[in-house]
Amino acid sequence: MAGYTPMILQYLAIKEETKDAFLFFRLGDFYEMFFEDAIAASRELEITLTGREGGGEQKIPMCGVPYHSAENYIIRLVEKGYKVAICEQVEDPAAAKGVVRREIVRIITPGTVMESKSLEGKTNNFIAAVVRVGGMLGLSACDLSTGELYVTSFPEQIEALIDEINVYQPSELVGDSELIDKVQAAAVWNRQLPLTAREPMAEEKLTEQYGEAELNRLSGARLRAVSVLTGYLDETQKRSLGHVRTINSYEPNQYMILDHYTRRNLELTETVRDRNKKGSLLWLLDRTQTSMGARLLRRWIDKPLLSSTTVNARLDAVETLYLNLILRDDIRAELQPIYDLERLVGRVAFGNANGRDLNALRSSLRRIPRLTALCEQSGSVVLRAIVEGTDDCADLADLIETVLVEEPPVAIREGGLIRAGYDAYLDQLREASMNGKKWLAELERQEREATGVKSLKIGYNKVFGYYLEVSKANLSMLPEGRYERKQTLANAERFVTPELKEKERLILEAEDKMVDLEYERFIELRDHLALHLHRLQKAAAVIAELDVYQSLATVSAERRFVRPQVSEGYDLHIEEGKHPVVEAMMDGTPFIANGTALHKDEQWMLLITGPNMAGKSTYMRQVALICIMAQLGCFVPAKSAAVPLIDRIFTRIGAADDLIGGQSTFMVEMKDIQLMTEKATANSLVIIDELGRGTSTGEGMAIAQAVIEYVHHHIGCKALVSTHFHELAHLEESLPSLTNARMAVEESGDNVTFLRKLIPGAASTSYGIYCAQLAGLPQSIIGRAYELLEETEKPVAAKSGITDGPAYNLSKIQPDKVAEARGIVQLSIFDEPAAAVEAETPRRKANPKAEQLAEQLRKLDLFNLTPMQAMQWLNDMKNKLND
Ligand SMILES: Nc1ncnc2c1ncn2[C@@H]1O[C@H](COP(=O)(O)OP(=O)(O)OP(=O)(O)O)[C@@H](O)[C@H]1O
Repeated sequence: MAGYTPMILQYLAIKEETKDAFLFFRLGDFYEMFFEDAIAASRELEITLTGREGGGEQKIPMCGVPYHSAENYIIRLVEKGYKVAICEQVEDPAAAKGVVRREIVRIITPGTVMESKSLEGKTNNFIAAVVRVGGMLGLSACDLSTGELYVTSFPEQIEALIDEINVYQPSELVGDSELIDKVQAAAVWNRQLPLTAREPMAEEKLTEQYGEAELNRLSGARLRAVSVLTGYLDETQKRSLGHVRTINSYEPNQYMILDHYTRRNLELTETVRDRNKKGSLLWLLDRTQTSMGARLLRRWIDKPLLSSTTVNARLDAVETLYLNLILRDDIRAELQPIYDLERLVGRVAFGNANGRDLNALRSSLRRIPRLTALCEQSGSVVLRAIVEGTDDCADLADLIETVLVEEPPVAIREGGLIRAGYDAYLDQLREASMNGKKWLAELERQEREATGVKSLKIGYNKVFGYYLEVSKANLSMLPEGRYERKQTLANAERFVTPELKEKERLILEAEDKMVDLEYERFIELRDHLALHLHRLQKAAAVIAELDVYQSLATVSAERRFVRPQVSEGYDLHIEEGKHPVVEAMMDGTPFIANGTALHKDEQWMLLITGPNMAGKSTYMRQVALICIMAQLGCFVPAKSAAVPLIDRIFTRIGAADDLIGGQSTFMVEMKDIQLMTEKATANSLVIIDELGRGTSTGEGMAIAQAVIEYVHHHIGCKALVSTHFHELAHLEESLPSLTNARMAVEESGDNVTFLRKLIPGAASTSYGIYCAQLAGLPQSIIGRAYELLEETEKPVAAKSGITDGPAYNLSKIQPDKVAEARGIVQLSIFDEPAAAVEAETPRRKANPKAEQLAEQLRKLDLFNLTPMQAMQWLNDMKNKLND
């Protein structure tokens, strides 16, 4: 340290306070960075790295950005997952003795950024805190830009915590250091997530933020979670957060539980393949007009309800708007011009709202009376209840209108904000400045006349103030001694007169005062609004709710969804159900509807066999989506639907899930199944696609059977299981509540047509080789595979008594079954004899090499192979055969 200049010593002392952030150190018109910060920032921001003498033996690495364009650089760093501490000069350099005093005024972090472009969108930006108290885990999440704050807690289990964290998809995590480490080790984030260990904040300060009443409702882990989070916000923002006052505390079991994989597999808010909103349930349902509405809709999708009363209340509201097209259109039209009130309120609270923001607030508030009137006059009890007692904040809108001009500038320190007539003194100053300008115009006219120089003009610049300018060519026309020379340019001379200087002083003084006064009045207005944040937030919440109802109603009406009967019972009955998103994404081809009937006293487990690509996954997902849609309060894609409250959905669909996490597909599958066996209740819905496929056929089938039996005997929940092991069809015999079903196909010649229809009974083949053929594998392989399959399947078919004829005889599905396939099939009225298969059949051992090849071919996951990998595989196989 020895030898550094006082300023560098000051820098180092401040840097100690915030080691994990880039320190933007204000030096005059620049923010400078030094040492490692400078090296890293120059790399990340692609700015020049220089050096500065700082008293040490070597030059200190340094780089900087101009303060007026710093925001872009800060945001770039924050969006990359870094923190940035802003250090300002906090005393007037002229008055300072020694080094100017500097302090960190704010730390901008990914979870607390208020200025990012990403906040202009319709999604939340959450920061979350995780804590542990006794055997309980607490989680709180806050979106600083909107002021939302949630908190919950549950018995210690790291997976449950990670699932809940994933609901918020936070961009930053703080909390108890040990727990953070555990979360980090157990979770796979698909983005950089800065983690910071933090202690709770002082009780006194916490009470100051929320008030005693709000805090008294919390205890243990929840209180600590809120405290840790608020402490971090306080420490980084260093200002009062007037818009974060309401704590939404909830029980996890108020909502359907959806683990991370289930959310992903069902593509609730983004697609699995490219993480796009398009193609997700959110994309389909989002016809919201406002950003608040869009965020609320997403929350509803993330958290389907578990109370039939609340679900039905939501459905009532949706139904009203569903049935009343004119009302719906009127409401949509009123909502459309409403700005993001929550974020505007956030900016008011934060002290960075400008004139345009306040006008946006005003014009949005002006819509409320008409919106409430529409609901009140609708004759609907539900809609009336939603808007009952809504405060339209007219006084605030009026005030903004009185104070601000119609089109204020972006800047708030350069005047031009305040309406004439609002402040008498301001009006006087304006008058003075106007008069001054008129006087200048008059002076210009007089001087032109007196001198005869027509091009003489009065101008202004910051250094010399007002001046008279005469071009070089006309200088000779000026009478001697008339003006005082001030500045010489290439083609002209500039002059002043004592009179002009006197007037200039008056004009500039008036302008300075005007700008200051306008700023003062603006801040007064903003501070006044800041006293009413809670009212504004309540109004925003009503708008958001109405917006979600109209969105759900609009989609439901356009897509002809029906109102589900939601009840506390067990039975699930869907007539002509569809997958809403697959249907919406299809171009022209009709989506084939399929029914579902899972009844407590009949059958509630479905074992679905059928070829690849036949539509098994789509069908199973559609059942889950219909349940989720019903429980969030939306109409559903079906002819009719009676949906019980599902407490949790488990899905195990598709492979290649956790490749980043380094776990094998099979291991992930088994872990999911383990979680299901532990957590599923009779009211859950279990969906397992291709159970047991990641291991050897024998073991896979054995595990599949054992899992199915376990769900049947010990859990008793509704379950849809698809499998390639058509040999498992015999389970129907021994498990009274399990029924076989299959996806119908029509064969003609060499072609197989998928009818996408779920029909009773078990399939006799997976058509895996047919799919391989479709994928373009050489005919020699295909032919050989059929041959091998026939050899291995013969004994199975003979023993199993499968009714569809021998495997791969590609026998036609009987005409009556196809007819049935095209009609509505009620699974509860299945009358087909079940296909029975005895336990594992011994394989013929005639040609072990061929059998091995057939086995590998069977396991080959064509849909997850690149053409190059397929070529490689073929080559390997050929070599093996030639060996
Ligand atoms: N009911 C339906 N009506 C129309 N098209 C459908 C239907 N169900 C599925 N499809 C279409 O078939 C494609 C394949 O469906 P899906 O992925 O569900 O098949 P699968 O039987 O699960 O196949 P695999 O076993 O290979 O995963 C879907 O992408 C969709 O385009």
